[in-house]
Amino acid sequence: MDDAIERVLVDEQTLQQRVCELGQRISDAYRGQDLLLVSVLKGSIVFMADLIRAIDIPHEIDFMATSSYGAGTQSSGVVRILKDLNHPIEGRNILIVEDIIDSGNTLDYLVRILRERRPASLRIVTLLDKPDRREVDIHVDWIGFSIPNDFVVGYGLDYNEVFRNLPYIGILKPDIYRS
Ligand SMILES: O=P(O)(O)OC[C@H]1O[C@H](OP(=O)(O)OP(=O)(O)O)[C@H](O)[C@@H]1O
Ligand code: HPA
Ligand SMILES: [Mg+2]
Repeated sequence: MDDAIERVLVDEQTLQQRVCELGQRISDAYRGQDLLLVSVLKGSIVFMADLIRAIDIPHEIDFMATSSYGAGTQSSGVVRILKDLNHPIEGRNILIVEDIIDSGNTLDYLVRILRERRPASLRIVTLLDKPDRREVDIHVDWIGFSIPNDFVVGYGLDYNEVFRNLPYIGILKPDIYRS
């Protein structure tokens, strides 16, 4: 285990099993319909890569990049769009793919701007949910794991841009961000 990790919260095998289940539920929900998955960069890349291979219906993918955390462990509350979608989404079924919902600020902002583009439907799947930290109410359609209020890294999630490569979700040692 990496020295900066206090303990593993979700191990590799548990992640893979849950991602497969989510892929099946999503496939069943959209079977026979149009589907565009929108991955929110950068945190969701690993989840997205595994999720699309667990979905057994035809679909397209696109990416948006946002940033609200910078180098800290608290949401700045200001969400910046660093990259937008490549194509219009009017009339399409959109599934936003997130790695984590914490304060809810990122998704609140994204949902508001994507709704204005008049998709046929707009749903959300997140790998992790930290309900105790929510600052705004968000309706989430599929959640991989509900987790306690600890700063986590790995499987795409970073602290100060590092640790995205860890194959598990781990709780970061607080002295890493307090020092
Ligand atoms: O619910 P919130 O409090 O808004 O937090 C969730 C968002 O924060 C992280 O993104 P970040 O801004 O760190 O960008 P990154 O994905 O590039 O790491 C994470 O990937 C989510 O998109
Ligand atoms: N870890 C990494 N990135 C995050 C988190 C977290 O716990 N919450 C919001 N963005
Ligand atoms: Mg981040």
